[in-house]
Amino acid sequence: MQDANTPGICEGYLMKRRKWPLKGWHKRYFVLDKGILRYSKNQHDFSKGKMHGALDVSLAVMSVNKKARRIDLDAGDILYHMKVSYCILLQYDAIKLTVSDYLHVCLCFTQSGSGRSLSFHAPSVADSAAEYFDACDELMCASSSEMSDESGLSDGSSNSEPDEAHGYLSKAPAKLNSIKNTGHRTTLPAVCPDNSHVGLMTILYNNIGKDLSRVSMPAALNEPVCLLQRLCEELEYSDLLDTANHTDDPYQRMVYIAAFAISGYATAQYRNRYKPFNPVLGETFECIREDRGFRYISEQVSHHPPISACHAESNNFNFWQDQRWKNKFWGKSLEIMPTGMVNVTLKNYGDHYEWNKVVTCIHNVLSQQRYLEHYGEVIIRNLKSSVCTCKITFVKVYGSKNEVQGQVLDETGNIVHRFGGFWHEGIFCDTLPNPQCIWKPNPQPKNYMIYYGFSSFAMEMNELTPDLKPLLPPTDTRLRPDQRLLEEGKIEETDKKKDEVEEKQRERRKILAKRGEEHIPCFFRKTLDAAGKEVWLYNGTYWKIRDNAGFVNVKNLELW
Ligand SMILES: CC(C)CCC[C@@H](C)[C@H]1CC[C@H]2[C@@H]3CC=C4C[C@@H](O)CC[C@]4(C)[C@H]3CC[C@]12C
Repeated sequence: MQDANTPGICEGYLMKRRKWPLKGWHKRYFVLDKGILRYSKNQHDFSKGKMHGALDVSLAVMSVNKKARRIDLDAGDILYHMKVSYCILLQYDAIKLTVSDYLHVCLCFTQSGSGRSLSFHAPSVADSAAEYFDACDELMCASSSEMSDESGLSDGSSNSEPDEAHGYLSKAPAKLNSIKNTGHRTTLPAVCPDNSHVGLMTILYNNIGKDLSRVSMPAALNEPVCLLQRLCEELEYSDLLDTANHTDDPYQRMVYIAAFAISGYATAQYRNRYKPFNPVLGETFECIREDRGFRYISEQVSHHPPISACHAESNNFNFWQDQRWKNKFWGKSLEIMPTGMVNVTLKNYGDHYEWNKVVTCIHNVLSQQRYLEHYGEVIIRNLKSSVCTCKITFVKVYGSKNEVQGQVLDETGNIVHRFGGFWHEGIFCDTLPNPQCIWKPNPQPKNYMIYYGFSSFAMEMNELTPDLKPLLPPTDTRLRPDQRLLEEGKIEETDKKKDEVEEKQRERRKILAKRGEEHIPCFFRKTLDAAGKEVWLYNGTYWKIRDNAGFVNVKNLELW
């Protein structure tokens, strides 16, 4: 959508947020030509044709943060974060420009070092109303604070792009690929609804400034699992923890813990068309898996902000985390920044591993071209021993999709093990005594596309068998009526029921507020960890009650 009056080529230096490592900024040479923005390390590289990604600015949503002198361009697939060294943003505040014109102005100013007269043409506001949607200013302050990434200004001389992906996953052993009979259901009662017609754009734009989790959306956008169950899905490859608990070498053990940390992201590959139910405050979900040797309990412990706490135990390990996150909506993409830590202890060695989660980005969130990407660094520490740590990088480099690289480091920082692969395909470690594929996702079940993209494990999540029903507390997700209706394919009834469940929650809140009381979770308690961070720990009561008198004898919340 080039305007005839727009100046042709414009170029200059801007600061660009580093892709690798993810923090800090470096100076890059940008060229805007016929509406396409490209960049190189410097002018010399550009003249030699050494260019990095191309972004079509007519397709991008721009957001400007004047105070931080930041321009963020979101073209759905590509997200550029830039900084300008002059306060030109302020100067051009009053004039409505297209994204393309705006960038022209910025580039020309940086190039000349001072205000150079430009013959730009201000288009009609209506032309570009959508492009002007200033997503960031409002959404960022509402739901998140800016990451502190001001440090580490790079001079642009370091070549830090990582190696190419390796094609070694074909060596994966075949046994990792077989589907086991678990005695659980293998499909859902009804296929998923087509939700491509739902006007997400309107919903999101009408709710600017609100946390996505607070926005009530039509049921056709939901999948019949809730976030407590999604958290349990992270245990799909719990056998890696079992293996770790039988691996004497602490460095190798760490490799298995790392593979487990990565494996939790695999399901995201097929799960971008629907969103999980948001559990109501006090909702619980248990999952007893004799075949996998663990039992899991989770509870929604806070509503604003939403926090889901969970705990799993087996003969080999304990696993717990409280999940919370911040959202950043950039106009086309939504970034999810989880803030809680994941914890695993191993019974045989007394290890206590702790690690962070990476950023998940939903690209093109408003369209059917939606897909998920994870990026950032995971650091795994063993709080009980400093023998080794592990660093996993979810690579964010143009042209290398879903790549992960990791290293196990000894106390002095030497690399003991290296591994890598793709979070949707598998991980290979070539430094083990016999180099091998250490994890590969299970094959997707037949017809998974018409069943919300669920894995077999996800299909089993909301199953309610007659023998299980009387043993569950009434707060268990499996008994949540709207989610059950959706699972059965009754979309309209789901919508109605969902409103009722949400309304009931609001009423409970009002009553508590009136009494000046605070909701107290049943099975988790809030404490501070060693670093002074607020964490939610299992209080031990759930299984005690369930194994003894059962939940019929206790006073339970009435959630629906
Ligand atoms: C509006 C709808 C249709 C768009 C689809 C949104 C979906 C893809 C979003 C909504 C909530 C998101 C989840 C929220 C939190 C986490 C925890 C994080 O550690 C991994 C990603 C994960 C699990 C997200 C995956 C993507 C997700 C499921």
